[in-house]
Amino acid sequence: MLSGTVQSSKDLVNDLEYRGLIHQLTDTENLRKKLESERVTLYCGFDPTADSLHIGSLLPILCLRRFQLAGHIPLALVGGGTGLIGDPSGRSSERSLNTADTVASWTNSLKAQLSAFLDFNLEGNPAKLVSNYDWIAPLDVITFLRDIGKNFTVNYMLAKDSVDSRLSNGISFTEFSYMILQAYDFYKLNQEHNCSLQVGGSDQWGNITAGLELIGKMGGGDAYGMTMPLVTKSDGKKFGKSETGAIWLDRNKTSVYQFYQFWINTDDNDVVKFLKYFTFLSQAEIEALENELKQQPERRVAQRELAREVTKIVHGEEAVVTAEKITQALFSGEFMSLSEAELVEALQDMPTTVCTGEEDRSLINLMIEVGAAPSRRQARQDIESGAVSVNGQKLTNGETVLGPDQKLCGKYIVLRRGKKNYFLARFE
Ligand SMILES: N[C@@H](Cc1ccc(O)cc1)C(=O)O
Repeated sequence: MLSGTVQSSKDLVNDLEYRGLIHQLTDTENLRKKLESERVTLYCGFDPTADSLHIGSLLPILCLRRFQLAGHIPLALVGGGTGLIGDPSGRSSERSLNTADTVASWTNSLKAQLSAFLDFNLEGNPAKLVSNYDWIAPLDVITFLRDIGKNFTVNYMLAKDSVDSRLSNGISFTEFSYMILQAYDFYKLNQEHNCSLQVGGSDQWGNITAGLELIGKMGGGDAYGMTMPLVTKSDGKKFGKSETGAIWLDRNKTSVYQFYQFWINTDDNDVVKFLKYFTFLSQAEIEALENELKQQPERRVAQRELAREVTKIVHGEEAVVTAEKITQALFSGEFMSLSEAELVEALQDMPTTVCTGEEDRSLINLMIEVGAAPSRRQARQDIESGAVSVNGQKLTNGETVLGPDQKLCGKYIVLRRGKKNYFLARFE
């Protein structure tokens, strides 16, 4: 289940450095020594702020797996407790609270998702999955304020970026207290699982170091923190969004085909960086792709490899086959080879017209009905010049009658005008 090459711990930090995955690290030399000489338990937390993770979480998830492949023990934490409070880190305004039921249900969804990325049966270093609801919910206010809160000065808390950047607009006491809960998580995992490293996105530095502070004050074992860089794109746009919104890890929210397309559309200037960040390909393999990109950028071999690898990691081998099949069908206009599920996936972004009524339509009439031509005259002209195809087959006679035989899976007709203008007719 777990793909990627097993690495010795000696190479782990070098590999993370090569990939540019280390943004900040509390004590590189000592952590390096520790990772080389013993099995380390590390953790990363994910708050349930939606019913699915999106690709923004992929970097830390894959990081946990990189450590597991090198022999260490990854602990994935879902913030069933902290998700009820709301992390102010990296946000310019207060979050709205979700109901306890919603957070509980999202916690379960995230647990299921995370469990697909790690190996829980690996001999020697099996992964673990926890929710901080289990120890945060039972905390009483006196213990919280006396035993935990006493270790932080308000001055220290105010100096954190996550709080400081919010002082002008205001921050609730609820979000202000968040760092203490995350700090307590780290302490708790340090005590109970001998966890000595927390990793996270660059916006988590303040929360991670608050944990180190608490562990130090409460007499825990030695501990380290590491953050990963913010993923940026050369065009300056935000990473992880397409025109249709966030790229989710749940295939019911972002289809396998859309997921694959997101990666294949990576800019030449970003693709090598993304190969390093989001795949387990070796340095030699990445260098070969970089070379290929320099020689023949138009072939987009590096992008295809990136799309394949990330789709495989997130959705499995068979998803790569599906995504490539759909890509090919859309490229050639041939939809006959697709199953109904694949067809629905391929067509989902096309402008769709629901056609009612049993009667068959002439090609011209259908073009008008779906908005593929502004007038019958224009429709006829496009058809006669060979610019129109139906389900991938060019038709040059506008009077051709489209009946049941033309309907894919009994209900769809795909019209194409020119190279790229698709129109979908769905018969109901
Ligand atoms: N605060 C983290 C999630 C997290 C929660 C609890 C932790 O102990 C660690 C991390 C985030 O918002 O991304």
